[in-house]
Amino acid sequence: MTSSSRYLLLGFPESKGQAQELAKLTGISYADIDIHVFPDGESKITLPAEALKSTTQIVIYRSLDHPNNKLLELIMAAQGARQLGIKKIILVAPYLAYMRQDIAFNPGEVVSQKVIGKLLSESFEGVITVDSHLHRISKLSEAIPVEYAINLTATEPMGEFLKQHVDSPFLLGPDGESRQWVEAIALPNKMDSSVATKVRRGDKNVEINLPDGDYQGRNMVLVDDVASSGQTLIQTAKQLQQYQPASISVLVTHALFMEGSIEALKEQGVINIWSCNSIKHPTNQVSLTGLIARELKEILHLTGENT
Ligand SMILES: O=P(O)(O)OC[C@H]1O[C@@H](O)[C@H](O)[C@@H]1O
Repeated sequence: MTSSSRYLLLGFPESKGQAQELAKLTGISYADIDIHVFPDGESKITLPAEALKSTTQIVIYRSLDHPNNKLLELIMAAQGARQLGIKKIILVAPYLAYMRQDIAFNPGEVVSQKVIGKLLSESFEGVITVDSHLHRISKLSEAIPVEYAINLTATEPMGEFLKQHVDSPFLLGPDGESRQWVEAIALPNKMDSSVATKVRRGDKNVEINLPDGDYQGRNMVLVDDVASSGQTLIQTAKQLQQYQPASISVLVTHALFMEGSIEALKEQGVINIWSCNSIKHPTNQVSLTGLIARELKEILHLTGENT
């Protein structure tokens, strides 16, 4: 028996391709989780019962965009696996939801990061994610108290992608939080970079102030962890246009891109919109699967087969 055959990797229907690719790269066997949604909106989850008989340790792959539905189904799958005798469950969630509300900004606001972190820690021994929005805390384990709480960063594959696709890029982060990602790409690759400041006044109301810079004639790339309403990037591109750059592109880890945001970015002169494949989206260009596979193999102590 090889070390990886002791594990089974389970994927949900919407991300079967990515989960299968991860299984291939790690040498872990793959099996499907099926979902049937009843007319009243409840979900029936069916686990691969036969395949689960041969293991006590599993990996479940699911990104948590559309979090309310996906989280509940995920917890049901994990708890169902426990009932079938599974002892160790690692969650691979390249995009992890509910990490942004880490304090109560106003009295009575629920700190969702803590609630969801506790919920996940009750179902999983480990969580692997990418560029999680950790603002006032430095480690994922502070939000999700599990044995393995791993927050990878997409900056290395993003840097490689930019080197191949943009001539002498100038990276621009839209706010202070983005500095970590901008600098992690710019410094090792010797790219110019700068970081703007942002004031958020509402879900879709942000004000961006660009630092003075020599942006004219440059290939500007706006870099951020996530595009949700897209307003942060839209307003940044709008400010940037005044400097007459040669081009404006966008590169984010997580492509939520709510309705209308892609069109609005194009209206502000953005010519390329690129993202990593943490959330399936037409803008996906940078694969995170190799990065995640390396980490998964390390924490599961897998040897090198199929890699
Ligand atoms: O402006 P939208 O796209 O709605 O939200 C995404 C932004 O909000 C922040 O939390 C993220 O880091 C990103 O800068």
